[in-house]
Amino acid sequence: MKDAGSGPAPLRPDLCVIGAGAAGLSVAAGAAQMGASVVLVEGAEMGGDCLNHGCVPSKALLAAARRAHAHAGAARFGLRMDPPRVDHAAVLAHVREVIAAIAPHDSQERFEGLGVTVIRDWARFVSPRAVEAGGRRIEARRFVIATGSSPAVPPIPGLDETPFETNETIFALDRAPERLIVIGAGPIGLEMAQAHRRLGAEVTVLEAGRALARDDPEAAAVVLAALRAEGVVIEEGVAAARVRREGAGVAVETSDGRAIGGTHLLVAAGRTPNVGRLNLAAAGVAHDARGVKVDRGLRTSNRRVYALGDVNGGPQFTHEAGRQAGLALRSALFRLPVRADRAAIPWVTYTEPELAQIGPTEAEARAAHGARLSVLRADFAANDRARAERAAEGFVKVMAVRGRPIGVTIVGPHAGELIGLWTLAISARLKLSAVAGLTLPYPTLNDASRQAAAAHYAARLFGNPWIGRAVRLLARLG
Ligand SMILES: Cc1cc2nc3c(=O)[nH]c(=O)nc-3n(C[C@H](O)[C@H](O)[C@H](O)COP(=O)(O)OP(=O)(O)OC[C@H]3O[C@@H](n4cnc5c(N)ncnc54)[C@H](O)[C@@H]3O)c2cc1C
Ligand SMILES: NC(=O)c1ccc[n+]([C@@H]2O[C@H](COP(=O)([O-])OP(=O)(O)OC[C@H]3O[C@@H](n4cnc5c(N)ncnc54)[C@H](O)[C@@H]3O)[C@@H](O)[C@H]2O)c1
Repeated sequence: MKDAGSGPAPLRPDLCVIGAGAAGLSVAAGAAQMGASVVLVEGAEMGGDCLNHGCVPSKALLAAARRAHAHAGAARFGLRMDPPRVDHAAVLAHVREVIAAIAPHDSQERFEGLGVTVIRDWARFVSPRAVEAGGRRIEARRFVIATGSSPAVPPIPGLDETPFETNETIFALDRAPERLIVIGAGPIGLEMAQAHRRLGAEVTVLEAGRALARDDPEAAAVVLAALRAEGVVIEEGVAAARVRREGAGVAVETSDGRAIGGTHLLVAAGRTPNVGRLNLAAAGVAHDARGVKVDRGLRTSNRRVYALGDVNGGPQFTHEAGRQAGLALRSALFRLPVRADRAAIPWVTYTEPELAQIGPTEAEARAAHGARLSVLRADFAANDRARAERAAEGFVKVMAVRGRPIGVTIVGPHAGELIGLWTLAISARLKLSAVAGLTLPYPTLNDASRQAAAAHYAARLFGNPWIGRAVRLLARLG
């Protein structure tokens, strides 16, 4: 019996998941389907960043932008097309429709249907073993922190008094940006720069360091050249030093002493982990500016508490959040040992051309393997499908050690799809011969991957004097 005046009895599930984004939803669904009792706590929208302010709206906007751009290269195909008239409100309606079509999969109704108790509130720890949310105390056997990340707002003087956009607002603007200034040339900055340029905006991107700094510089240069050819101004080594409101718009003073005016400012300067509301001190969960600290098994300094996805400061991708969720389930439900740092994770920047990477870049692989590394490559300029599509910029570059691929960079048409073959090859530890020996349909873009792998054997076969002698001898035996 409850004491008069006390709150409802504590919930005592097997698992309490905090955050209903990519990581939290995957853990909650998996645990519930395997028979565990689960409480899922979400303070904002179900689906998290990816569905509401990230992957889904950005890819939907890029898809609209690609169509808007179709006229630009049409003459090369013998077509005359007029530039499109962009209906900003209708483009945003398209983005909202795509979100709405995917949303049921992440919805409260679906999770309740799976048997999950969903609480819509911000969760905070009140002890190492308890969380409070929605007026309930939750004393779970295990907790999963999957609270994601938010746009980092750099300490640029004037920014706090100047209106600016982030990924949380850019997909819902009242009016189309006419002159957009983007701070940061990471994946968010460049995807948004190309989308808005193609939809009619003048776009300037300011990047304090190098654009797409995590990627192979040669591949990044192909993307930058394409964006610049479309009229996106990208300034590397130039920081936004100060910003101010100017009329109805903004002005940015650059580190090299210029002033750039725009109607809108997008801050895409990295991410910061969502830990502020969690009261982590009460749980004994250690964190720093990168996020909640975890060991190889994704456990925090409190052994009952896991931290997954963007909040733990690892690679910030939806598929990585999903992968970590699978590992945490194995550990939390089946007590199996897991090592989160074992896999090679692919990533893609969805500009056109796309840039895809798995495993180490050439520079990273050289540093790790020195003379044992072979770098193999095939250019899309020699790929007949890419030529037919008039999309022949870019290349496949394969980093291999002892006949096995360890890393691959692809920049070019549909690079994000093409990296799938190499994801299999690397995760299954296949030899290059497995890819080189494929008979692929002609003409397909994937043949560039086969050619890159075949380059490993071409040098041995065609440059080998013993093979030449053997062939001549056999020919004489006739
Ligand atoms: C513009 C943009 C484009 C992107 N594009 C891609 C892409 O194409 N491909 C890709 O792989 N990745 C992409 N990403 C990254 C991807 O969105 C993230 O890596 C992914 O969403 C991380 O999932 P998560 O579960 O860790 O966090 P989130 O999806 O952010 O979910 C965290 C949830 O926790 C909730 N929460 C936070 N604190 C609390 C609390 N105290 N109590 C209760 N709930 C709380 C939040 O409201 C949120 O719903 C993109 C990101 C952005 C910003
Ligand atoms: N396609 C995808 O998978 C995809 C797309 C978008 C985002 N994401 C994820 O989200 C993460 C965050 O993306 P992001 O693009 O915001 O971050 P990022 O860290 O990749 O890039 C931010 C850039 O902003 C620059 N910057 C910071 N302050 C500046 C200043 N004052 N002036 C000029 N430049 C400045 C930094 O030098 C950096 O290059 C990515 O790392 C990625 O994991 C993934």
